[in-house]
Amino acid sequence: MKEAGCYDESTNGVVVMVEPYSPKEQIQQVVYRILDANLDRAREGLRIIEEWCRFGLNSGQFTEECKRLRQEVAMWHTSELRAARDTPGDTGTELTHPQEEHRSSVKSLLQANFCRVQEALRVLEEYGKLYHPNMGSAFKQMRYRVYTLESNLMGYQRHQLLWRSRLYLVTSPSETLITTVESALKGGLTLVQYRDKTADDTLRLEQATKLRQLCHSYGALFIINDRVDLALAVDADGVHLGQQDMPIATARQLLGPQRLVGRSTTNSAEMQAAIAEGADYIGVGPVYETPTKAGKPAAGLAYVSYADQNSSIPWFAIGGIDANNINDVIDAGAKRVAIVRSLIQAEQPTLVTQYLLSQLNRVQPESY
Ligand SMILES: Cc1ncc(COP(=O)(O)OP(=O)(O)O)c(N)n1
Ligand SMILES: Cc1nc(C(=O)O)sc1CCOP(=O)(O)O
Ligand SMILES: [Mg+2]
Repeated sequence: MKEAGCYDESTNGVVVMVEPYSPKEQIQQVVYRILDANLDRAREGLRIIEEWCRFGLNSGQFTEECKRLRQEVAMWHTSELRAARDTPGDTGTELTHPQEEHRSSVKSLLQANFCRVQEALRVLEEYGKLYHPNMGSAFKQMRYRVYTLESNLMGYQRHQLLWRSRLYLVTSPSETLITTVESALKGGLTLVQYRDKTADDTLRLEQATKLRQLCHSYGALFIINDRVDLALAVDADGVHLGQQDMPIATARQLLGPQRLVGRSTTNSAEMQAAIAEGADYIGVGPVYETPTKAGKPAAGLAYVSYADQNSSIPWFAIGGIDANNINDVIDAGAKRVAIVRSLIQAEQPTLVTQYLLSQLNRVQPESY
C-alpha cells in the first residue's frame, strides 16, 4: 500500500509520514488532487488568454477581466490542496493530444484555451461541492463569466479586424479559387467573401470549408455571400446580404451578436436603412458598371463621396474597381474597396493585392 503523507505547516512544507490513509481520507486526497490540478489548469489557460488581450488586442478591459478571474481562481488554491499534489504519480502529465502540439492560428489557440478553462471550471464546480459549500456556485459563476468573455472577445476581434481591413476580396467561380485566395492572403489581404451564385450546395460547403480554414490560418476574416445557413455550417465570421436577401435582424437572430452582417447599398436611403438596422459594414456601389453584376446601373463616384461624408460604419466601394482606377475611387473618399475580377483573374494575386493595399494605405480610415 502506498505510504500516505500530509502537509504540515509547522514543518515548513516537509512531508511528514503518517499512518496510511483511511478509505475516507484516500477519497479526500483524490478530490484534493483533482481540485489542485484543475485550479492550475484554469489559471494557466486564463493567463494564455490574458496575454493575447494585453499584447495582441491592447485591451485593458479584457485583460482586467482575465486577471480578476485568475485571482478569484487563485483564492481557492489553498495550501492543503497544493499539498495533495503528486506529480510523479500523475499519469496525466505525460499525455498530450497531437492537436496541442500544433495551433493553426491565434484564433484556434484562444479557442483551445477557452475550452480548457471551461472544462477545468466545470470540474472545479462539481468536485468543489465536496470541498466547500460555496465552491460549486463560485465556479459556476466563473464559468458563465468565461463564456461571456469568450463571446465578447471573439466578437471584438472580428470587429477590430473588419475596421482594419482595407481590401475585400469577393470571390467568383474559378478553377484556381483556393490558390488565388491564398496568393492574395500572402499579399496582406484580411477579408474574403465566398460568392458563388450557381454552384450546388455540396460544392459550396466543400469550398467554403476550405476557404474558412485557409483564411483563419492567415488571420483573415471569412464571410459568406447571401446564405446564413452556409455561414453557420462552416463557422464563417459573418454573412453579406443584398437588398433582396433576408432582413439584417433575422440574420442577426440566427447568427448571434458576435458575427458580422454586411449589406449592399446603392443610394443614401439604403445606406441609412442598413445603418439603422444594425449592419456591421456596407458595400457602396456599383461605382462603375461591371460584368460581374451585369445590368446594375452605376451609382458612381458621387455615391462614394456621399458615403465618405455620411457613413458611421466601415464601407467598401465596389464595382468595376481595378489597379488603374483605384486612385480615382480613393480621391472620391474611399478608404476601403471590394474587388472581384481584378483579383480572381489576376496572374499574380499577391502583387496585385500588395499594390492595391499600398494605394489604400495612403489614406487613413477612422479607427475602431
Ligand atoms: C461587399 C459587397 N458589396 C456588395 C455585394 C453585392 O451583394 P448583392 O447585392 O446581394 O448581390 P450578390 O453579390 O448576391 O449578387 C457583395 N456581394 N459584397
Ligand atoms: C458583387 C457585386 N456587388 C456590387 C454592388 O454594387 O452591390 S458590384 C459587384 C461586382 C464587383 O465585381 P468586379 O470587382 O469584378 O467589378
Ligand atoms: Mg446577395
